[in-house]
Amino acid sequence: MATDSWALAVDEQEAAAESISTLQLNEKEDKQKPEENGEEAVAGGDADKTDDNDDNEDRAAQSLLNKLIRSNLVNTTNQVEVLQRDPNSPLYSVKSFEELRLKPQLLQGVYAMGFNRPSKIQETALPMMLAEPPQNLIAQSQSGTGKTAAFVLAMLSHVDPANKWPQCLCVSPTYELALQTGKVIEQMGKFYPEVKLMYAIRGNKLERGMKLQEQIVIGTPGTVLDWCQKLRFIDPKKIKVFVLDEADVMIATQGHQDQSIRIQRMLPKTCQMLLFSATFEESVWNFAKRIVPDPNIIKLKREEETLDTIKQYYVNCNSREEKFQALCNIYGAITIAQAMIFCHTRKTAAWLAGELSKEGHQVALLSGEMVVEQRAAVIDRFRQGKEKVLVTTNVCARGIDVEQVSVVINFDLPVDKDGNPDNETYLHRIGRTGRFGKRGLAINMVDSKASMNILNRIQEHFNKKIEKLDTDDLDEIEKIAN
Ligand SMILES: Nc1ncnc2c1ncn2[C@@H]1O[C@H](COP(=O)(O)OP(=O)(O)OP(=O)(O)O)[C@@H](O)[C@H]1O
Repeated sequence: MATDSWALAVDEQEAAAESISTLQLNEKEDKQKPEENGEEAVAGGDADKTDDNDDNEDRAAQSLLNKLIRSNLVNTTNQVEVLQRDPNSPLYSVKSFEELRLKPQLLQGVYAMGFNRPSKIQETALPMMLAEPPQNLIAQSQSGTGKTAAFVLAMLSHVDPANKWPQCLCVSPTYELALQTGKVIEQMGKFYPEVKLMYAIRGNKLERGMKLQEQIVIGTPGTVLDWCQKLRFIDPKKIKVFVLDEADVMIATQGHQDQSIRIQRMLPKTCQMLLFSATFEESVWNFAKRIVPDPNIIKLKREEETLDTIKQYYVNCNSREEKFQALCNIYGAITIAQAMIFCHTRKTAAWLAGELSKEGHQVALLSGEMVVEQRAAVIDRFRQGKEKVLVTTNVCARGIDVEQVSVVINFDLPVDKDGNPDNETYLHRIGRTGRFGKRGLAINMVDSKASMNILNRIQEHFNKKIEKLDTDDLDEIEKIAN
């Protein structure tokens, strides 16, 4: 591909990204500075730093990215563990949506979304959430296992459309995440038009003195608190269901924890409290216990990744140019349907993407400067096969489901801040979840004594041999494809 067609490809990518971002964010709100309500910015940073630096600010962005690119439930064979149960809680789980005796309009909404049966977490969580009297719930399961759909169904089931005031309140950590959840409410409530939804997010300015008539309000903690307390658009005493979504992301942002607790304190004792989180570190636990009295607590173990079905190789080089040459030799010898290539810095990623496209490859570059919707658009195009190579840094790609990518290349080996091998990232980049995993190929580029040392330590850690590959020997390369 000549230089101008590379530029063209980038333009195309950006145009696609723009159209997605207008699609996602075409609500009436004007985008003000994210800090105004204490909400987190989703992307940014300067081009030269390693992506690992913006680790913290990226949590909300990753979560959003996950939602934007996911089209399916995450498969799991693990069972839901019930860690604590309210003695009044229903003891059964359901295998079908019919058993839940949902309103027909909601059942229709669920089926229209293509859900045939409840997901693992929904089997246990839904009977608890829909029970009478209402049950409180703390639920943890990895992203993509059906938590959002579950609490949306619970909110829609509990509202009384004849009452023209807010009855369900849902708080999300960021503006963008609130919009995403709002979309699920709109989709699932499609056949239940009497139920209305309002977004309590920055920029959504209402007239002073007005009272909301919408039955469901979704928003960020700062705005929701203002609307309940200062502006009194919502009467918190009339709230029947309170949902706190993405608790782990929520507490990572300063101020959100306090604001959420202040909202919760204004709600009646009878209000049902529901809290969801993808992870459950100590801080999330402590927060959850403050927000949710007498909870049922359920947990779904993550599907572990393994290297068992992966063939691992390394290539010995002396410079990044040699690594690039080795890569070209591999591409010359075997047919690679789709590959993901990881670099340590954005700069290397950009350089490599440029070089590969000069060689005629259709390359997508995922870069830290892109806003999250742009990243989602790039990944989406890659998934559709419009590009065959995705070059990225680790932070950008974290959370991306790479199951379909048969070849992963570590152009730079993953290391932590102190330069030690980052085994967890290595596993996450190339590993596959046990039963669902297809066979894969991983190629590691080594360019110094130090990186050879890292490779050896990774090998020892997993106790799995990483074979040497001579990329000057075409016959040898061909063998690895079989
Ligand atoms: N019972 C179901 N059957 C089929 N698909 C489902 C079901 N429940 C949810 N989904 C779909 O699975 C995907 C993940 O669901 P959902 O967003 O509810 O998960 P989540 O655990 O909330 O993840 P995240 O925290 O990333 O939002 C979505 O595309 C959703 O539409």
